[in-house]
Amino acid sequence: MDVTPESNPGAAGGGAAPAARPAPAPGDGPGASAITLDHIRKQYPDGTVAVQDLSLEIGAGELVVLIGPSGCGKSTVLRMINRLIEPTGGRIRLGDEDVTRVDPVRLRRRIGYVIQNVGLFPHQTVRANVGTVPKLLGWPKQRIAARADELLDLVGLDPAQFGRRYPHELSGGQRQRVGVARALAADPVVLLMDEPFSAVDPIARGRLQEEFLRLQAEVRKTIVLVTHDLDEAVRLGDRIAVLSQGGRLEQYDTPAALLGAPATPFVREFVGADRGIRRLAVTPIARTAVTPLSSTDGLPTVDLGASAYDALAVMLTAGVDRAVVTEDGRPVGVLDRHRLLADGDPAA
Ligand SMILES: Nc1ncnc2c1ncn2[C@@H]1O[C@H](COP(=O)(O)OP(=O)(O)OP(=O)(O)O)[C@@H](O)[C@H]1O
Repeated sequence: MDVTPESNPGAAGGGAAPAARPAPAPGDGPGASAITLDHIRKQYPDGTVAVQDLSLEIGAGELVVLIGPSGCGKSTVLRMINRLIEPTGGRIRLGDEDVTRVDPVRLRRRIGYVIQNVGLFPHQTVRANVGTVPKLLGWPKQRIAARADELLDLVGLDPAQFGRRYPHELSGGQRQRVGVARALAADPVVLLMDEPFSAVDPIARGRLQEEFLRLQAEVRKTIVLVTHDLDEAVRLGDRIAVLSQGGRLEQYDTPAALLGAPATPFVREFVGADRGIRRLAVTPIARTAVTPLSSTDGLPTVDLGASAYDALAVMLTAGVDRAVVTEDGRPVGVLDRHRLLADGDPAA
């Protein structure tokens, strides 16, 4: 099965609007490795074929989301990458290294792994939890402590306040951040995340996702993230791989392309009737929809970097059909609701 984006039926470039967030160029991410899944297969000892034959290329520094119905093999795929589950067929490469030839314990120290409910060690402080892998790697104590504090800062937890606490003294969202800090501590080449935000309430979840995007912009790891939540996939993914039973790849695309041009009836049904709305959230304001400034009296403003969804929300809230578009705080033109929708073509 050939699944490179170029050959995939619904791949980006089929007339769909680009994602609001640019995908990283190959080779981005100094400490990141590309991942190649080459015809991987997993048949469990009881005969269940969880993944039949899956091939997928994930670029260095790219955040790829695996999504699909329960039991389609998402977690199995993720765990084959760090060999918590051994594939029964095919090859997995990190950069140009075949992971099946690497000692699995050493492999896992180079791959960060974040799971739902985190799995922090309850009798260790937050600082000790974050320092787990550096300690295993034999780093000197001072370096471990400094790295733990740096990571806590990075995930938005004040080390002075939280470093000495135990996991039960944290909120669910704070525990999740510690889990992310721990996974990043030894500067892994890859980060695997299995439903990392699903155990927290929707508001904390939104905030965690937001901060996670900021973090990823800073560290640029290669990330494979499993989720059930399409909104999360659209929000976080540079590309989304939609899987059906047996780990069959239905489509592998940018969020905007996936929502704009579902490649199969399965994907069309999976992304649902409100895909037009979702797509607006990942569609930037097209410069062609911005006309020269005329009268701007009383119009609301929206930044040129906002999504079409945000622009529409600003207009609907103000009860008007136009908004002034600003760039670096200065007005650069006027956006008309009808042009926005015509150019964004959300229901294409
Ligand atoms: N140890 C095992 N032995 C036998 N079958 C298994 C084993 N682990 C998982 N499976 C089966 O493999 C298939 C894929 O499971 P997997 O956990 O990868 O799916 P998933 O897409 O992550 O599901 P969910 O979204 O519900 O977590 C399922 O049919 C599951 O029952």
